[in-house]
Amino acid sequence: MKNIPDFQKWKAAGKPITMVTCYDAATAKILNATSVDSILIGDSCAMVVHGFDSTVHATVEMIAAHTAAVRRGAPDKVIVADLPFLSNRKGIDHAMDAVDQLMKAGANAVKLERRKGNVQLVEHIVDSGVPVMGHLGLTPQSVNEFGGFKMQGKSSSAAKALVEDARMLEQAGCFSVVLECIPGDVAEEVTRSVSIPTIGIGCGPEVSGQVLVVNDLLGMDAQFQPRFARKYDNLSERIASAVDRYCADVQSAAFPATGEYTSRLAKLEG
Ligand SMILES: Nc1nc(=O)c2c([nH]1)NC[C@@H]1CN(c3ccc(C(=O)N[C@@H](CCC(=O)O)C(=O)O)cc3)CN21
Ligand SMILES: CC(C)C(=O)C(=O)O
Ligand SMILES: [Mg+2]
Repeated sequence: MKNIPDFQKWKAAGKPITMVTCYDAATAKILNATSVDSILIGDSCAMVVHGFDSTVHATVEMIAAHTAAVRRGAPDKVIVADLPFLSNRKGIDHAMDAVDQLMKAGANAVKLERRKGNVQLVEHIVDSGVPVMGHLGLTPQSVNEFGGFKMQGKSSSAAKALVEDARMLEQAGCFSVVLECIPGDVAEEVTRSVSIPTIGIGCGPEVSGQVLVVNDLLGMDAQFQPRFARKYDNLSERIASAVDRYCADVQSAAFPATGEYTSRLAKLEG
């Protein structure tokens, strides 16, 4: 079984680290049999699974329930769970309670967004034996401050701040950091500035690994697709087609057929 210290080994070996999000046991069961290194129970589940328009609506209970489901489906994968909006901003006791719930649900590590004011908390979580992943750049929990899901780190001062933030997170004990939607050259500079692996989303190839929302890579949403996500399938179309074929078969009485049900008579004769 892969584990958190493997992240450093993969980086040292020059092996790009692969991570996808997952929210449910059925998908987790499929992922458990793939080569993916790690699974993230992202607070994106508030949007992707629960239909909210931002991740502000995620709660600790929500992430913990999805983490428990994913752990039941994927017993062999390294699981990271997102600390949701404000759960790490209401004092250390409240934050540690959230960490406790996510770890007891089956996570191997927690991820938290931004650095400002978080360094001591990161140190405390790490000193408590819980690995922490940082998250810099487009941190979706700050969508109201950003005014939308907009690329970050474009100015040279913002790029400099990202390098400093990444160094601070490394110093505080983070085992890895997610870089989301920042320019590729900035992601490269951040990656060169720290010894912990960087996991990129929407910031190019010069990072230590990649993460994508599993629904995006499967093409589960016909309407919404972030520009940076590659569709490896078109599941929204394939699922709609399968359900329409099922409905047509029911209408034409082609389903159910012999063998798809049991009659009492057949049982007695058999
Ligand atoms: N399905 C899904 N995939 C994700 O990657 C994702 C979520 N949901 N929810 C939480 C956050 C939000 N994310 C997003 C959402 C939209 C854009 C987006 O459309 N960005 C535009 C505008 C860029 C700009 O204005 O600078 C883009 O073209 O990338 C980016 C990241 C990433 N995360
Ligand atoms: C996109 C990844 C990094 C994330 O934080 C999430 O899915 O919530
Ligand atoms: Mg998240």
